Amino acid sequence: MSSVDTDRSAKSSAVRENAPPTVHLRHVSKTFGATLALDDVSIEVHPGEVHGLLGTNGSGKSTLIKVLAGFHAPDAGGSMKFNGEDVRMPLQPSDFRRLGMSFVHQNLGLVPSLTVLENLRLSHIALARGGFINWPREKAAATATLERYGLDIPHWRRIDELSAVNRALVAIIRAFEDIREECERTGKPGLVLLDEPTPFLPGEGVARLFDLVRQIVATGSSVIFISHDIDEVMEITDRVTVLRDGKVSGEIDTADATRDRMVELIIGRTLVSGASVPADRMAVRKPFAAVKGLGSPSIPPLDLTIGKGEILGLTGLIGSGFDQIPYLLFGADNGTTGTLQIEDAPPVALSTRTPAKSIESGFALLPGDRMGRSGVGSIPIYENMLLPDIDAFFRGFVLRGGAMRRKAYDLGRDFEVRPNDPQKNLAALSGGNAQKVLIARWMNLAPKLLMLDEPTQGVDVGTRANIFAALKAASDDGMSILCASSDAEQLAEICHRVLVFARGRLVEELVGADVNKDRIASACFASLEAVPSTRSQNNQNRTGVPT
Ligand SMILES: Nc1ncnc2c1ncn2[C@@H]1O[C@H](COP(=O)(O)OP(=O)(O)OP(=O)(O)O)[C@@H](O)[C@H]1O
Repeated sequence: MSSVDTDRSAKSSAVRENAPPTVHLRHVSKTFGATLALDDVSIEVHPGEVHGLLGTNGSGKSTLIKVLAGFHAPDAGGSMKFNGEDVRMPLQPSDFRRLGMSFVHQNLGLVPSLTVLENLRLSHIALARGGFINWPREKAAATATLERYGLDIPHWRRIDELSAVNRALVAIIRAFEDIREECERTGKPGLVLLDEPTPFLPGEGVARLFDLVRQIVATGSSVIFISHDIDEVMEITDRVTVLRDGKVSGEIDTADATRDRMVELIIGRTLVSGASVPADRMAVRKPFAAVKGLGSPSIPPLDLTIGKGEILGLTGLIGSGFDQIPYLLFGADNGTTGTLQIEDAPPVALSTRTPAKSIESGFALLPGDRMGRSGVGSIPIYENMLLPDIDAFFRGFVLRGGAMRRKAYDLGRDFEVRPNDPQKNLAALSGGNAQKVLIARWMNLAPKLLMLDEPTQGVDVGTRANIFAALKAASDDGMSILCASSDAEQLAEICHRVLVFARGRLVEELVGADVNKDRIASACFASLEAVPSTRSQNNQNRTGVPT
């Protein structure tokens, strides 16, 4: 055990002996129709502890957070104590500040069109007496808050002008500031809940965010941290509670756990790596698609070739433009320049491409924004899965609903959709399960070119391995795959080749042994040096790269 681990264990047991848990939920259940989302769950979080809440997709994590947030009333029989005091559930909005409890949800809950100052001081500004806002005082308070946490972000910047990392940092310090005064007044610890705050953040951003979390727990308050990233959980948490199918499947001190043990608690089995690193990284492939001069207002002209059966990764820091490439190639965005040549067919102008033409030529796109651009929450899972293939289910003019549901059930089983009930609406699934449905949709079509934007974001470790295995099998069968992702580990595991972007430009191509996690991550950071900011040249940021 490392000295850090020993410190963690000592810290956990010391706080446990001396004070009641910050929050103690007992025997909480929550039913939605026939679904028992939480089944007799008990969890305690101690002062000064970062407590991980883990589990597969659909295991009940979000439902538990929504019960804590007063959004769902639990079924009868459960109880909650906060710093030893009985609290009635569901909690009311006025309870949170009094108790010292605040939340950072996945969408961060910031108002993009307002400044950092306005977001940090929102509750004070909204409650200003007689509508009179004392701006000098608010400005001083916001500046002091930013200084207290060592954040070098101008208070006058609008949230939508900030980088993803800085937005996440502002959301977290706002959550902690919301309870800090009350905690100082009562001398009791508070609780901040962070629901998957780290997807899409580059490694350096995650490190800054973790520094902030450590600052918060150093005051004696507690943090609940939800994440599917086991490495992050191992790094930042003191203890974890694992949910499986709505029940607590385990509780463990992080210092006593190995990565494999955590995975086993989460998925209920050891993880068989689907996934030997592609052995054929150096194979010479016949080109499937050749793109020349692909460009848009924020992407300077780019040439790239995708081989037949190749898994090509696209990456870079957030704002570097890599994630726009699949949409430009699919014809989903206007104003695209350049040409596309598919196999031996003559090149076509990309300005004439539309999503319908792309689908006709065997392309498929899984957007990152699942519900917005991809799935329809208000229709059943089987329709979401099979809509692009609907013609196959007509006999004459009759649509064979039974056959569709059976096919959707088989796909749901293969991709571990839980619950595997094709008649449920997509919106009734947890976020990760909705993602599985949409991946199954496009894999079922067996496109010639599958384009993915962050395909496993929010997906649990077990399913992630299954998706990787399915992608590799499809590429062995000749499917070309373009995977845009800021997850270096994912790219290293599945890609034959990785292209790194900075400020809209392609700056590095990683091949062979260079396709590994460390090399990809360091190439992303080095890439910024390779392309100086247009702002430093022209005093103007034309690439849209946020600061
Ligand atoms: N409002 C709802 N109506 C019906 N069923 C729901 C509702 N909310 C959640 N469920 C069901 O409850 C179960 C737990 O879902 P929950 O969203 O809590 O899972 P999760 O662990 O947060 O998953 P993920 O990691 O994918 O976000 C799932 O089976 C889900 O389909």
